[in-house]
Amino acid sequence: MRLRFGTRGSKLARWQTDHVLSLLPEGSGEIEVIQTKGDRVLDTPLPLIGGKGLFTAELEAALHENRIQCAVHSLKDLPTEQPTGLAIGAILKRAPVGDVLVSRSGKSLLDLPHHATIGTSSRRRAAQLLRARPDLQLLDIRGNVDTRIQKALDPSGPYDAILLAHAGLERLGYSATITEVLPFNVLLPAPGQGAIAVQCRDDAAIIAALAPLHDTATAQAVTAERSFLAALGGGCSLPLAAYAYLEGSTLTLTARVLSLDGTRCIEVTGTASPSDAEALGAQLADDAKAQGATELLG
Ligand SMILES: NCc1[nH]cc(CCC(=O)O)c1CC(=O)O
Repeated sequence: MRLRFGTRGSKLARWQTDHVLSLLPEGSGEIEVIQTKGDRVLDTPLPLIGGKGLFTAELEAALHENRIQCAVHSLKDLPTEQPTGLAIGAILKRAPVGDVLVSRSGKSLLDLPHHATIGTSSRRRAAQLLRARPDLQLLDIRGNVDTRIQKALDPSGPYDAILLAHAGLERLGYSATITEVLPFNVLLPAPGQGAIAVQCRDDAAIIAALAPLHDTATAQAVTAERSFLAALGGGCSLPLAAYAYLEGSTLTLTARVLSLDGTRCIEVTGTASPSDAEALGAQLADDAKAQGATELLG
């Protein structure tokens, strides 16, 4: 079966789509670049543009119309609910999952000067950073990975350091710019971070063609993370983090919900059989709600 794969036009999206095709038999797919609203509106802080699916709506329209059969996404940008007629056909084995600091002075998070300025538009990253270093000044930063790295290393720019996903930097060859890989006790990743997902038309033949791409352990981990997110309202603009991993036959999930200023942090953790990934996420969301998570996210 020959499949048409839709992708956003950013370098990272293109890399991820090329990677997906490289894992399939020669000649089984072709690529179509489709621009999304998230790519067009470049100057507004992401949380203010709002709306789920900022980076996915145009691709989903093309899937519904059968102009493409598959769309490659960063899983963390995909809403937790799939529209009728579409499915997540495959989830690839995860790359590095965490976040990294890129600082122009080369100083690590704890060595940055008092009141240093940090570029991030992610409430999850900002809240956890302030929890570790309440003195830091957070500034918005937009643009794709290349633009952000350029801004971060600009000696006359406003940022002493920025935060980015480890996976994106590694994929685009920017590993050498990483100052520090932040540990999960400081910065827990977004649900699904580091995982590439292939969304497709909900068609058994298409899903079967994508089977060689699928990594079960990654899928079980991200199912728990996204189940936690879904139970707390979904959306990628919440100050919420979740990370799960499989060790032997035990799935462990840790999740956090924070106040925007990082002064309050609810952390929950639990284990389950991987076949109960979804229930584990839901259970921990209940635990977090019992500690006031709904009010924090209010
Ligand atoms: N929100 C943008 C986005 N979506 C996925 C990645 C990185 C790759 C990944 O997490 O799989 C990034 C960039 C970033 O957060 O630094």
